[in-house]
Amino acid sequence: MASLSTSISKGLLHSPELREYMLETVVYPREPELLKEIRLITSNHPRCLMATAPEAGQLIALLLKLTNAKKTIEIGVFTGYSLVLTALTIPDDGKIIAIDIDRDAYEMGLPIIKKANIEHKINFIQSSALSALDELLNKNDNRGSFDFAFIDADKVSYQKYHERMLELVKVGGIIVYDNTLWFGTVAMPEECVKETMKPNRQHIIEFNKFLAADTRVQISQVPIGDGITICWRL
Ligand SMILES: C[S@@+](CC[C@H](N)C(=O)[O-])C[C@H]1O[C@@H](n2cnc3c(N)ncnc32)[C@H](O)[C@@H]1O
Ligand SMILES: O=c1cc(-c2ccc(O)cc2)oc2c(O)c(O)ccc12
Repeated sequence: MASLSTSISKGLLHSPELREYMLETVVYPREPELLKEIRLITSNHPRCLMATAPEAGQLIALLLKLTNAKKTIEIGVFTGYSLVLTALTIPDDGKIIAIDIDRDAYEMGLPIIKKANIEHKINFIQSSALSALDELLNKNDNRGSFDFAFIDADKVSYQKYHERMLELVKVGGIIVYDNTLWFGTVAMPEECVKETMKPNRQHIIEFNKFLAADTRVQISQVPIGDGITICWRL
């Protein structure tokens, strides 16, 4: 049997063929051309694996539509797959605050944002997420004002982001966390996990336990992409 630690790829389904089936049958036929272009541009980035999985993106778009989300926030933009997906999905007068420390990656996707005519919806903040969130919280108008949040940055800070999101997202709003199954390693014996994966595996294990006990949100963990956890703010 191949070592568990070497079988690292996007998608947690029990075979790559099953994921391919899902992508080819349901996801890619409905994926906007501009998102395909973002994927193409991102494939030239050495860390292209970080982009949100298209099948998780499709679920996020559905949640945005179901909740009529208008004011949204994203932590972890990279080249903009989830950002463009959100901007294409919310209404023309919707807004996204998009936070990332890395402006270069954001600028790789910027031509697509301009081409899609969605730049007016986006407020990109180049900053460490915690300080940007604390600044937002200093302004009372921001509290309880967001319909939707997507968190996809440093896994070590997820609990800190969660506390701030609970202040920023309205009751009835949605917070989605990416990578909550961390390539399936959360369920592997530690000795089978590649050393480089261990720190984030540990952060995610702790975060999952914390969320499971958090009565301020109703949750569901969905084994799509790298695992996403959907929280409904109670
Ligand atoms: C997994 S990628 C985001 C992928 C993106 N959602 C997409 O669809 O392509 C994580 C991003 O988080 C950013 N990041 C990591 N730590 C951060 C921090 N403390 N504050 C802000 N951004 C951070 C990285 O620069 C990186 O671009
Ligand atoms: O391989 C990764 C790494 C990250 C990551 C690591 C450290 C940070 O400070 C931020 C992000 O995130 C990933 C991710 O979100 C993903 O979907 C796949 C792979 C990775």
